[in-house]
Amino acid sequence: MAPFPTRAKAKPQRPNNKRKRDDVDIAALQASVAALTPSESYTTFSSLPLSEPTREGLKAAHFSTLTDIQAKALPLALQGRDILGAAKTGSGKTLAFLVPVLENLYRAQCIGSDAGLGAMIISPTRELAIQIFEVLRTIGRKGHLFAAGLVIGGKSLKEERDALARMNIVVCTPGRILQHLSQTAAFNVENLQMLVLDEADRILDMGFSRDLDAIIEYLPPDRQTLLFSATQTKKVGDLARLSLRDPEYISVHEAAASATPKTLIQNYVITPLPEKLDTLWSFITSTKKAKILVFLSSGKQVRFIFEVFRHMQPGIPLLHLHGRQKQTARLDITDRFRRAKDSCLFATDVVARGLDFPAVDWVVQVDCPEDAETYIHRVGRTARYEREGRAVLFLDPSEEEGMLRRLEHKKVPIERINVRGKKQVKIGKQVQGMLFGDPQLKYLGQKAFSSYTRSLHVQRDKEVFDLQKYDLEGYASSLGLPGAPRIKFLKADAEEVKRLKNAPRKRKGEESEESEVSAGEEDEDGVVAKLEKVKNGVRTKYDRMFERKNQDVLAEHYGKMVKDEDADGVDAGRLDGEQIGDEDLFDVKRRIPAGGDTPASEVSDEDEEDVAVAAPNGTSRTVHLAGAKDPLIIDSKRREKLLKSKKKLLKLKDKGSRVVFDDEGLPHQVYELEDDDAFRAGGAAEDQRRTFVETEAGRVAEEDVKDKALAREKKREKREKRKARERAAEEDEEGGEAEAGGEDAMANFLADARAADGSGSEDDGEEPPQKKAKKWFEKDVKRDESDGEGREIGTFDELEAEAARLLG
Ligand SMILES: Nc1ncnc2c1ncn2[C@@H]1O[C@H](COP(=O)(O)OP(=O)(O)OP(=O)(O)O)[C@@H](O)[C@H]1O
Repeated sequence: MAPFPTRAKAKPQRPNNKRKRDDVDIAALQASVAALTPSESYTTFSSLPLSEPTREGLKAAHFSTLTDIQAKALPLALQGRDILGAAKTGSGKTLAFLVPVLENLYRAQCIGSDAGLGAMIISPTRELAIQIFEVLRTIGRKGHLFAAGLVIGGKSLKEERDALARMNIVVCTPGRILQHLSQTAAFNVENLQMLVLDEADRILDMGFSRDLDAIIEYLPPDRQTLLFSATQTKKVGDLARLSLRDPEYISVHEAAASATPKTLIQNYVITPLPEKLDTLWSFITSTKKAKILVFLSSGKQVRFIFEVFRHMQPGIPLLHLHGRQKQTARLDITDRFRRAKDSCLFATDVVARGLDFPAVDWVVQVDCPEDAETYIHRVGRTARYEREGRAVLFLDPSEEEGMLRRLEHKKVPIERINVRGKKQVKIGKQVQGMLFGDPQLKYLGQKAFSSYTRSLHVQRDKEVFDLQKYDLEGYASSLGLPGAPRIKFLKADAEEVKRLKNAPRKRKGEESEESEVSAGEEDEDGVVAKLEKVKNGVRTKYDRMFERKNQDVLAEHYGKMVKDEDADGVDAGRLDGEQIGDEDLFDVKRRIPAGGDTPASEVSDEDEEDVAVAAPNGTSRTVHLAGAKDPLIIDSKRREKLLKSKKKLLKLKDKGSRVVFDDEGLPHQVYELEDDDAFRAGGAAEDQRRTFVETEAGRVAEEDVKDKALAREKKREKREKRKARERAAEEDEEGGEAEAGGEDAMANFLADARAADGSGSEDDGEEPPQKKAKKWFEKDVKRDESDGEGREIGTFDELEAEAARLLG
């Protein structure tokens, strides 16, 4: 078996005696790794040829015995083989790829900013990437000198770009790393030796496939690739896409009776859709002293159920998490749930994969997962690494047969249980009351309904999810809604909407008594709220409530809620969007031409941009904005508001066009149309087009060569400067080696990188100030004096700050 291919790398300059000692160690390690026999059963980390820093790191983290997947995968991965690794959830796959990453890069001495990026670890979610980074940090902190970092977005591109240029190991999400690969000129992946995909099947599937294919294009084909997942497959197409070299398929649990951990008890309950909320509430209130993770299919449901249950005070702390929250909020929540003893987290599938929450007692799947793989990953959040756990799946009667067949096929042992009649609490009336008093909650309920219905509609597996078989009216009523909001994609509803849209609109006062009042509202989910029928002209309080739209004056708690979401950068904007939709669909718009109520001439030129014109109810007016192509018609409150925002008004303005001046100072468009005769004199149109394209292409190619040469030159200058600094630092350190100690003297690259950073930009050419050497994974000497063994990173915020501090 081929040993890990070491490549000639520019090593950082270090004192001679230290370098010799390392070279001897590395040669010995290399020989021991080559001598490994993967068929042998290794049981402990100490039985493997690992470097001293990794051994120390594993020991400090109390990892000594190998799990099955680690025992099988490590010898092969250390020898540089490509691997497809499959093992149950919570079985220790993370170390099965992180240890080889550290070791293989260590033996190849891919250390320091000159060495470039040696390993790229891709995870499908930010949370998982952070977790992997944290484990890497834990086992790498005892003496490894790699520069490692997280590239998951949430920071400015520039910040990440600067750090990336110095990294040896990056843990990243597909979208963000692709952005850097395509936009960051200094991001050099030529020396990449290892590519790791955690939750590989997810990254390889439809959602990420384009990003992944594009990423692969940038990476050198001569590399080691490790793929891990609890639901790994060996699809031939994937192997070809990733150019795997004679990959080893390691599936430690293939022969096992079940695909899920033995310590996990799994049950399902048949809960018709309209009873789901009751069952969930009954479950939570009767299981208070526990850590519960509840899966729902959309962020809107998560928000709604969280809000409703929060008000009903179930006696257990509630948390909620979905993909549209701001990154800091998401990290804070995962961290809180991680630390919590008794807590209930409502979440979407954003936490379904890979996350290692300690001691989760229950995983409750309120909404049926889209497939058996998702089921396996969701339940895998409990019963991790030999601990016990329980999982319960709620199934609508229509889902039962199909889903059970799929689970059986994937070797998931699951048994039916029934909800005790006595324990089942009905909360429908209470929820209805809450919605009645709080239009914003009602609005959230409508959104929850529509997003759930939509999620059913888009399910691929129609045998399990047949939209026609669900009792949607009953479900709406269980959410406290007086009827099912209309859904655009449901055929009958779509026709009704079309009819209403096309119907001539009547002014309010002219509405006939038997007509339907168009209280519909369309949102971005394509939902048209139920059209309330007003029979015999009698309008009840109930009718009025449901005609009410989302008022500006928010209920106190919802004001806060919206603010939260606003901070999350999500839903306040969408709320606006809703209102736009409402108006667009059903409100009668009367446009009064210029010269109407407030003639455009009444607004002076200077004032135009800043005037906010209060449009009297039911009328509209027109304002001419300086530089805008079209007059602005103010026919709604939203348009009125627009006038107050200079930024928004900019959008309406004509962008202007670029002109060039001829010798006589006359302006011309950059590409001006020739007159007819001149054009014809130039020959056939196609020939002219071809000549034009060829000339321009030639020009662009020439410029491109120049740009590239310039970029290379800059890079070379930068490298030379850095080397000069390193030499200077080395000389300093050699002088003071007696006090500094050999190991400390090695690590000067990161300090240099930081110093370079401090100079502001790569191109400003100024010599940055020299700083004392600092190492990534290593203890900070100063901190250690006060903190003892090393600073404990408590929260994700601290972790991020730590990473930023070390790399930034
Ligand atoms: N050799 C080991 N000894 C003791 N504990 C271990 C060992 N390896 C991993 N663990 C622990 O087992 C737990 C699960 O590990 P890990 O998160 O790597 O599982 P996984 O297989 O990646 O799970 P998933 O499929 O859900 O992503 C972690 O808490 C980890 O600390």
